[in-house]
Amino acid sequence: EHMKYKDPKQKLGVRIKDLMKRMTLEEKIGQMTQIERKVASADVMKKYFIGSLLSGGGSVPKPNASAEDWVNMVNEFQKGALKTRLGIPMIYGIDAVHGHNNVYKATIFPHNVGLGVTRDPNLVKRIGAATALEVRATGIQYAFSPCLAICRNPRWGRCYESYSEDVNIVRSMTEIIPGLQGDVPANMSKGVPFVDGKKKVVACAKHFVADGGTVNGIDENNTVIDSQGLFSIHMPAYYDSVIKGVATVMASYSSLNGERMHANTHLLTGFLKERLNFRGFVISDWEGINRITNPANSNYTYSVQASVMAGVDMIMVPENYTDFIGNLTFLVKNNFVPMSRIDDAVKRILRVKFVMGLFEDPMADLSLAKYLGCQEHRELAREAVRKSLVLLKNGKKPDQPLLPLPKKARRILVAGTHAENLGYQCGGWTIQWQGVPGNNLTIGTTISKAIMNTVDPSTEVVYQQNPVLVESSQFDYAIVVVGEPPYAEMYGDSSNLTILDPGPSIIKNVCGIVKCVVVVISGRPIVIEPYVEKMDALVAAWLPGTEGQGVADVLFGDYGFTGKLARTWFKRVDQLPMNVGDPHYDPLFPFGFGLTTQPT
Ligand SMILES: OC[C@@H]1[C@@H](O)[C@H](O)[C@@H](O)c2nc(CNc3ccccc3)cn21
Repeated sequence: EHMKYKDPKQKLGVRIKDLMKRMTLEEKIGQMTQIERKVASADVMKKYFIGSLLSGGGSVPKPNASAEDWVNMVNEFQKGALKTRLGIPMIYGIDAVHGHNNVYKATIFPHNVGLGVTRDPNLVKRIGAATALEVRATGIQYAFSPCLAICRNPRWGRCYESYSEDVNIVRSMTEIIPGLQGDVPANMSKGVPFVDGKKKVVACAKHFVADGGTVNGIDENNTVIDSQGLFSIHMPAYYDSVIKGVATVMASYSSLNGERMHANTHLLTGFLKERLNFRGFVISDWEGINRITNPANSNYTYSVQASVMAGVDMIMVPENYTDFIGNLTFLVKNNFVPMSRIDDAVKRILRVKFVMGLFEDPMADLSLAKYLGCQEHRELAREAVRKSLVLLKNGKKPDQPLLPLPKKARRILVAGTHAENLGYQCGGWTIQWQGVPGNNLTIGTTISKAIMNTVDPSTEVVYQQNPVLVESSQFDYAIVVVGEPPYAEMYGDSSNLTILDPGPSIIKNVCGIVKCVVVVISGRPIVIEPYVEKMDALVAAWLPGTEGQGVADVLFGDYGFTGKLARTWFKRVDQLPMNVGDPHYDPLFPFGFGLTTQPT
């Protein structure tokens, strides 16, 4: 008999209603279940009616997997899902948060901390579109991006995932959503998810809400804030995201005034779904429901009930899916969770899957593989690197600027722990969850290679990571690249924010003797004040990603410095938190600061 839900000519509401009335409780709960690829198989997809899969950070089909390896893996799982009675396709999610960063050879863009500096929403939209192409090249249809955190304390290990401490910069960067998903057609009603087919992906505004405002920047901790602060600082970017048709929102691990966001009915349902009219689905974070209780995992049945009742629609379990399914089934059968809540969650999930065309095109192919790491995307990333750099000092005297550096010199020194380290310049969430130090993780251009590519062929470039005895007569100038090692989430929480050793001594050994520019590779402002007077010049480069050429483009004057700080650069850590607009504001370099140079 004609199954209306399979007919793309039918209206969205008709397809959802027709499918819903056919579904059993088991099939409905399966749609609400997202599992990690490591515990999945075609059989598991079929047997448990699983609606979604994910790759956690670093979870790949095989080391240095090709686009074809990814497409084949995703398609195998999809075949399992399509073998179910109703043949509802699964959706596969991954953290593509600065390009398709888990994937070997993908273009790695600057992390958000650098993109906020560009103050260029159109650039960020283009990055979204490029990222969508590279994600679809691997058969994946869903990116857990953008992070809309307003990081208010650089002690937070995820501060580099935040575009800025300033809500207006973060609001402007929600332009990445139409980049990832496509532009919402003018006649679409506000709040309805919109994804424009096979070259676009489902996006995910995260982590709802106030993830960047926790006490002392402690990851997954408690944000203490009044309503005025919440709705003027941490919420506005979600308003913009819903207007721009974002298809999913991820709940935050953190608590708001002592209440876990994963159990916050007032904000997940009352505000996001009812007040803002968000019609996509809310997804939990990884074991986010387990952490509702203190200690975590101490009452999983309660975790399931509290999160689903609060308005979480899809649960990123992601491993013990039989526990999740069993508990939610028990809760529904015993009326602790009404079927109306299950139906609302499943309708939202189906709405996204219908709107994006997943029922019509559930299988991936290799037609987009050519976009993975393509030269055009690398040039876009290089442009983003250039615009993300901030010139904080240029010359010990105003009339003696050091930058732009002359390409033609007798002999120059390139030094520092971060000059020849692709993994350091990419940062966390790159190939592995915590990032990968060294130069074997993926394809890209280190800063030292970029320098060598740029200088005049007659210029001798000496690379010494940690030069011990430097003579001033040996070099015309030095470029010293130092900063932070890669980190992600709580592994990046820091109370001292120091430069990785032996960075400080490299600065002292080199800059005391040779004219030097120091380039800082970091996910946030770090302690630099004690060393500034020794330097002739200072550049904040954040986490530029694979296209290090962008750093050399500006150091040597092919392009001018244009970046302005999107974060306050403190003098001392004990001043924190200290953000633009605070009554006691005594920064080393204030929000909005940045020197400029002209292209030569
Ligand atoms: O990778 C999936 C999500 C990601 O989208 C979220 O932004 C992030 O909060 C996130 N964290 C994990 C894993 N977190 C974790 C923390 C401690 C131990 C084990 C896992 C997974 N994810």
